[in-house]
Amino acid sequence: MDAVMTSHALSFSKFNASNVTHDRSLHACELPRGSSWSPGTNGKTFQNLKLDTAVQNRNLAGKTFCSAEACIHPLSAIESHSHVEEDKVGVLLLNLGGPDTLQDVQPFLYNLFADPDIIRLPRLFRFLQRPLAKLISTLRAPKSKEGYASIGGGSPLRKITDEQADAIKMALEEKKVAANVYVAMRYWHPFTEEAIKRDKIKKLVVLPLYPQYSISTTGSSVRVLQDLFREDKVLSRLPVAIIQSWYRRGGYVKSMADLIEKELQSFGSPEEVMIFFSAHGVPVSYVRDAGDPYKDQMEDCIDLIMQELKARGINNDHKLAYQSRVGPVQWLKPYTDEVLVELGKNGVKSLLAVPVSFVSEHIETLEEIDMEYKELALESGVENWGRVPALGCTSTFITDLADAVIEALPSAAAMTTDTTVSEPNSFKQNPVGFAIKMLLGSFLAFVALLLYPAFKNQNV
Ligand SMILES: C=CC1=C(C)c2cc3[nH]c(cc4nc(cc5[nH]c(cc1n2)c(C)c5CCC(=O)O)C(CCC(=O)O)=C4C)c(C)c3C=C
Ligand SMILES: [Fe+2]
Repeated sequence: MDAVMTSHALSFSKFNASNVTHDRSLHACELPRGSSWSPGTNGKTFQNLKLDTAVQNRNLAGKTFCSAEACIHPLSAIESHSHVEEDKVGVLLLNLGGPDTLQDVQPFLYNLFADPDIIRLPRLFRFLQRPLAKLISTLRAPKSKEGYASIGGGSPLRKITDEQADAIKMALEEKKVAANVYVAMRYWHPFTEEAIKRDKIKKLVVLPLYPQYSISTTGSSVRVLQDLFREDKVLSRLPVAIIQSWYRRGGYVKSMADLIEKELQSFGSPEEVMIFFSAHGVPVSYVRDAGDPYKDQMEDCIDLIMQELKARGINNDHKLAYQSRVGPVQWLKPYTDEVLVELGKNGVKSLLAVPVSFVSEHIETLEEIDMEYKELALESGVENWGRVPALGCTSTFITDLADAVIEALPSAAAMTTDTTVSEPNSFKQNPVGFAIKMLLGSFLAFVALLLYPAFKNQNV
């Protein structure tokens, strides 16, 4: 069962988002490449949205606004080029985004670290968010650039996500569901704001391309959508369903098991291979203090995949570890690099790495796992190394995502403005403790970052 969230659980007012699948490449050009996600750029895009909204508000007053290309209807206020489109559903894919070129790396990092869901400062210290983002992105850019240079000079995420969008659209069509599928990236083009276009759709399903929920991924992207739609009466008319996590779906679990089963066959003695799940980490404080379900969901996910493999007679040992930590705070343990060394020393000879928190190839599979971790494992005594590819456009997986969209449609509903659910175990439950921890943590992180040049060579 997927965790489908409709209006009451998030602080949205109603939703109404859209753009057109075949327009996706056009949207990318709306902001100058290499421009940073500065307040100015942000403001400009948002301004455009507001202008459009003004037009929509006129429609609400009973007028129909027609341009050379499209008519905006009073109720939906979304462009339509034909009546066929009126019955379409919209599917909004949320993803992280990645730099297209090496020049994009620092501004991309700036956008990432300027996200209050990535660096969580107490309200009092929010004014530090942007300077801190500037500092960290500048310090980290050279190391990140090296990584992106080694995988061809940029992130493959955009291309792969566009392909997944096309594949989901086709899979839906095969199931007789006409859909427009849109892509909204959190930290690079096409930004969420760029994905907001006018189009006539009757419902919207929001599908984050993260199997497990984290405050730092799905949570952050959904918050941006929330901000965009909250104050817009017209955009808030469309029923929306948000699929929060979908790692429990049979189709996903089976697709992962298929990949693992296939890859095991490339080893001389498949039954002796350690299946090594490597998930992107998050700081421990997300789970401990902010109630992020990410760790629990990840462990549950691994259990489900291993159960599926067992049902197929595959009884290999397995291990879960967390990769890609950044900065001086403690992240979810065990750490991938430390476990690899330990496994090598303990005599594990064959290892199959399985990236499990993300469904596209990206820098952390292509560079971190395929290069850094492979080298580390081999140095530590592992002799046979393999890696399961990311799911990408694997047909069973895409078909299952299409099913997830269809199953979510009936639960699409109007949004309310209840904001209470997003941060369990947080400020509201223990305001003093929370404030002290956040204050101290952020202060220490900030001081540590400024004082320790060693971070430059480590994980910053
Ligand atoms: C489930 C997936 C992800 C979680 C959780 C996540 C949390 C998280 N990430 C950072 C910092 C960085 N992430 C970076 C790249 C990156 N992160 C994810 C996924 C998750 N991140 C992906 C898919 C990518 C790759 C994008 C691509 O271009 O291919 C980067 C930039 C790369 C680098 O410099 O290493 C940083 C930095 C934090 C701090 C965080 C949780 C708080
Ligand atoms: Fe990340």
